[in-house]
Amino acid sequence: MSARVFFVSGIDTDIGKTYATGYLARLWNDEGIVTLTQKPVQTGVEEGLGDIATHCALMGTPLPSGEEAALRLPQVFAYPASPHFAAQQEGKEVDVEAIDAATAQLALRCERLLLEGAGGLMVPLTPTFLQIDFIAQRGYEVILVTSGRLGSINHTLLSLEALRSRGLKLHTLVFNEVCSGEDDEVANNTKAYLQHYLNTYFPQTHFTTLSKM
Ligand SMILES: Nc1ncnc2c1ncn2[C@@H]1O[C@H](COP(=O)(O)OP(=O)(O)OP(=O)(O)O)[C@@H](O)[C@H]1O
Ligand SMILES: C[C@H](N)[C@H](N)CCCCCC(=O)O
Ligand SMILES: [Mg+2]
Repeated sequence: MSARVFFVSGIDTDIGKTYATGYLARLWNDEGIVTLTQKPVQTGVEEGLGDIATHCALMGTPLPSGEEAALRLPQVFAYPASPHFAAQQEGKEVDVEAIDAATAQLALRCERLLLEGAGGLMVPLTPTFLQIDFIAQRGYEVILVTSGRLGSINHTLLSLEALRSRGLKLHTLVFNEVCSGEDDEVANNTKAYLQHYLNTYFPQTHFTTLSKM
């Protein structure tokens, strides 16, 4: 039996995808649903486990080593940039087949698998292949991370339009309170607006608030 795969994306880089991934993995494991995480493409890391290390810290699970580490972090590039450019800096291109092979192996070891993307939905994995198309070709359910910082309404609705245009299912919208800027009035209104928008246009989608961890 192969796991149900979810792709965690966000309205931007640094929006809280890693924390949302670790939170959900911990929650589902505590509910008895065997859950693992993968960071298909990690950029800006020269050694170590990058976001996977943070997932494990939040999940309360040991750091993977050897084969499991390679499966959970199949593509790593040192330059802190979009995957297409970080790979180019090393004279390489992101190996999508290697990602799929690693995901398939991990999916045999759990009931749910959370893939944390790089940056936002429209990030190029290669010069001619966007992350959102990677998701769409595989039919992964999407978990989108947003926040209450000024600008998030626009970025969130643009991301929702992109998902809709590719027929992708939005499983959960995660509202990250930590990346919500200095103005609480704006953050509270943004949260209320997004909840109303979701109820109106994406009634099947869950809405989860992520607090400071
Ligand atoms: N819920 C949270 N609790 C505590 N700290 C948080 C939380 N959300 C975000 N942060 C802080 O904000 C930083 C950025 O969050 P995070 O690393 O999850 O972003 P990201 O979207 O995964 O970025 P990337 O695109 O590089 O993967 C973290 O290093 C952490 O310091
Ligand atoms: C380096 C950073 N932390 C992420 N891993 C990659 C973010 C790519 C963003 C590309 C872009 O939208 O311009
Ligand atoms: Mg991250």
